Amino acid sequence: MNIKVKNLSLTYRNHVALKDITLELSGEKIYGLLGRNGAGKTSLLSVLASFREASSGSITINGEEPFENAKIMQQVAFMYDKDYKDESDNVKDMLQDIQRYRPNFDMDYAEYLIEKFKLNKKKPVKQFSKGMQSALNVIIGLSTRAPVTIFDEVYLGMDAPSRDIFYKELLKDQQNHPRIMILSTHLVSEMDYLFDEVIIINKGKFLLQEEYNSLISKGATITGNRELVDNFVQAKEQINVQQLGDTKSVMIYGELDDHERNTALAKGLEVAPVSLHDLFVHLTEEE
Ligand SMILES: Nc1ncnc2c1ncn2[C@@H]1O[C@H](COP(=O)(O)OP(=O)(O)OP(=O)(O)O)[C@@H](O)[C@H]1O
Repeated sequence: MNIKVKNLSLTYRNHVALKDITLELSGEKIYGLLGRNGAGKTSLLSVLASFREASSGSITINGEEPFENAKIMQQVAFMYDKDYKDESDNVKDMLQDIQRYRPNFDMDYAEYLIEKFKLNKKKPVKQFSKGMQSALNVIIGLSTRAPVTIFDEVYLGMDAPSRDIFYKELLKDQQNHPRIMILSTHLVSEMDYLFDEVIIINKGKFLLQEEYNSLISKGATITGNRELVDNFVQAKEQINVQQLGDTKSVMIYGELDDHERNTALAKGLEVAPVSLHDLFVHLTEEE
């Protein structure tokens, strides 16, 4: 399975939401899609899922254009913060409907997840709380087992224990049934360990796509005696500085080579990794 996006742009009336985006998702991995509010995440995902047609550029899923292509659309599950206020079916009836047009749907697994999230099977879905509706979206998204599964901020309203169940089940199911999984989120520090690759878009433009491990190795936090730290970081790009008495901690952006790392350690400085959260904030902050 692969997704190729080439020079994709999307304009709503006169507002340009996506500008010339080119990227490729190949391989059954979990991709974290990050971007600030209004960056264009939902716009990009809705084009991928054929909910919208691109204004220009192209997108192919396994070599085929997905828009109005029933065969491809069946392979893509797009879960978002959907409003179920008019849904008078209960969970079971709803899932049975979905199963009819989703070839890989696993009802036993859906039942297992319903138990995990403790959803009432008899209640009409419109009476579910916000968090329960989000759990339902997670259940549909995971049990559909679509080769391309997209979760667009689907955790909204879910409490911390429920989000934890979501992350654990997602990792387990991805291991057993690998697929292209795209997670768009603002909860960067909570979800970063899930990502194999990270894609960042900023103001409608592509900013980067990189493996998670390689991306976080692009920064480091240097901590120790103030003067020694200042000397060490003087030629580096500094993301964040904290100081307490004579101890200073500076987050830098830019890979450290082995020599630099050993020099820092030999001076008694501590070298620690940076978080995706910090890199994300730095890479997308306003100038
Ligand atoms: N239906 C629409 N009509 C006009 N403009 C829209 C529409 N939907 C989105 N936009 C605009 O397109 C831009 C991108 O919006 P989008 O929802 O894709 O961003 P996002 O990254 O998902 O944001 P958030 O993190 O806040 O959910 C924003 O400036 C938004 O105002």
